[in-house]
Amino acid sequence: MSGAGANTAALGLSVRDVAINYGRRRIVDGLSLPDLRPGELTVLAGPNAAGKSTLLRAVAQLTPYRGAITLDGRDLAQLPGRERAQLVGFMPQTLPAGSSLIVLQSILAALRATGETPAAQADAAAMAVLERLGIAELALRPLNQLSGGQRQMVSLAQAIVRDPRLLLLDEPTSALDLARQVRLLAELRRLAAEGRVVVAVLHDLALAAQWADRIVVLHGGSVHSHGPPAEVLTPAMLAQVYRVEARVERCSRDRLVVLIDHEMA
Ligand SMILES: Nc1ncnc2c1ncn2[C@@H]1O[C@H](COP(=O)(O)OP(=O)(O)OP(=O)(O)O)[C@@H](O)[C@H]1O
Repeated sequence: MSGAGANTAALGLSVRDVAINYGRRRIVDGLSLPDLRPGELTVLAGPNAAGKSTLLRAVAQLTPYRGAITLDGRDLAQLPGRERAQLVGFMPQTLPAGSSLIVLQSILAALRATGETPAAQADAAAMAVLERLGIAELALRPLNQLSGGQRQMVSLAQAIVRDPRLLLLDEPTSALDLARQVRLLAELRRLAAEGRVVVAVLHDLALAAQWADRIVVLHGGSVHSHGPPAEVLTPAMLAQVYRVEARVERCSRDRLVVLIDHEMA
């Protein structure tokens, strides 16, 4: 399908019938996601080892898979590397220990994955993204001297500097303090509102309840449930998927809170 003739029904990310193996072990089996539209922040939730990172890595074309993963109707597996690097931003779960590169150089290196940009323009783009994330003061610091949370913010800068259409983030708040968690999630909402498809793996269901347009719960390599937070976060889901007895209650400002009473026997 040509860009000009693209059916608006195909806009966004489509994941259909995806299977992923590590060796002979099937990790994800015949998984299809609801279509994920530009403008929405989707949270991928689920217990440890459910396959969240594996699925995200497959969407980013970092892990082989069977099935169809398309963005705006285009098969991501068939796109030339540079075009894919332009379209897809990926923030990994594990933060590299840090090289001796300074932060600005690392952002410029991420920018170069899509081709050469004139130096002044590249510097301006890299600084603009650091300023957008409120970390411009880190520009000249070596990566290996940053705290875990600072590195996580720099990792987000690397993922968004190419202005991707699809942004994939694996536990992007895991090293952040409370204020920066909120800053990052508000930023993800803004990035989505600008017309991107944004998918983030989160373990913190309170954050997911507050910020996600939609939650997709993975369990045992397939989708257990999906929908707006209030529909997905139920005591029944928490019992089936996480094996905990829990209450989901509304507190002030109509916020959902998940109260875990205990692990099920
Ligand atoms: N490189 C690998 N080789 C073999 N098995 C792997 C590899 N990476 C992950 N796995 C296995 O695949 C399964 C899914 O792992 P994955 O990292 O996708 O889970 P997850 O839902 O992201 O978990 P967590 O919440 O703990 O990060 C696990 O059983 C894991 O042990």
